[in-house]
Amino acid sequence: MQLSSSARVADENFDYLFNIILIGDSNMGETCVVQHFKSKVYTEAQQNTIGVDLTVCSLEINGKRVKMQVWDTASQERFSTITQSYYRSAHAAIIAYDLARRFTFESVPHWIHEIEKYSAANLVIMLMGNKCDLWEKRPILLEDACMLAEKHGLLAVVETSAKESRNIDEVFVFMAKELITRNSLHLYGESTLDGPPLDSTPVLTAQGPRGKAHCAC
Ligand SMILES: Nc1nc2c(ncn2[C@@H]2O[C@H](COP(=O)(O)OP(=O)(O)OP(=O)(O)O)[C@@H](O)[C@H]2O)c(=O)[nH]1
Repeated sequence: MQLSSSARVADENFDYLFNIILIGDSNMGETCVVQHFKSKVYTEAQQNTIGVDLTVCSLEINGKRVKMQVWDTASQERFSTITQSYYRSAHAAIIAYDLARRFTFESVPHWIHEIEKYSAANLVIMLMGNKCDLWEKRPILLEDACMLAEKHGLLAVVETSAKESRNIDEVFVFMAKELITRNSLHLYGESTLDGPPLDSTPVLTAQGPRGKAHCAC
């Protein structure tokens, strides 16, 4: 897995475009995570997200240029109409919980339910347990999260810390790789029993001079 700054590419030319929604209770650190992914900085004090914030990041994975549009959604009920409207065009969702606060983990099934209600059927879901720097206080073990993920057929669980720069890039690169793989299976018409293809738009784009190259993936 490589994500050096030299591997970052311009936004304009890309082989894949993925919409990722970031959801979870308030104060999970979602904004810090996205900010760290984009700029490699951690800012302690963040304002509550109002509605939806968009962050665009570009990566290169196995020679393919991937543009990730990360939609950081507000958890407050008063924004639910706005945030739900973004679910439908998402290819993947990252559900965040704070592994030092049990009630945030207990909310995860609620967020899964929301996704099932409003998103495309084949949306890929990952669990992100943020604030793993608070490991001494943690009531939520990785095993608990893995059991929950398995029960609901989620892709994976990743524990992160925006504060200590742990696993942030990995979350997004891992998700991008999974989406590329599923999309490739879909293009070749292979069995999708191990993971449904993406059918929401747009998954593949043919922009830029190298746009055609990805058709062989
Ligand atoms: N210890 C620790 N604190 C963190 C971490 N990430 C974020 N925080 C803190 O958690 C608080 C909330 O962070 P935000 O990024 O605003 O959380 P959010 O989930 O975007 O909040 P909403 O906008 O309300 O949805 C802030 O005080 C951050 O400094 C982390 O990895 N470790």
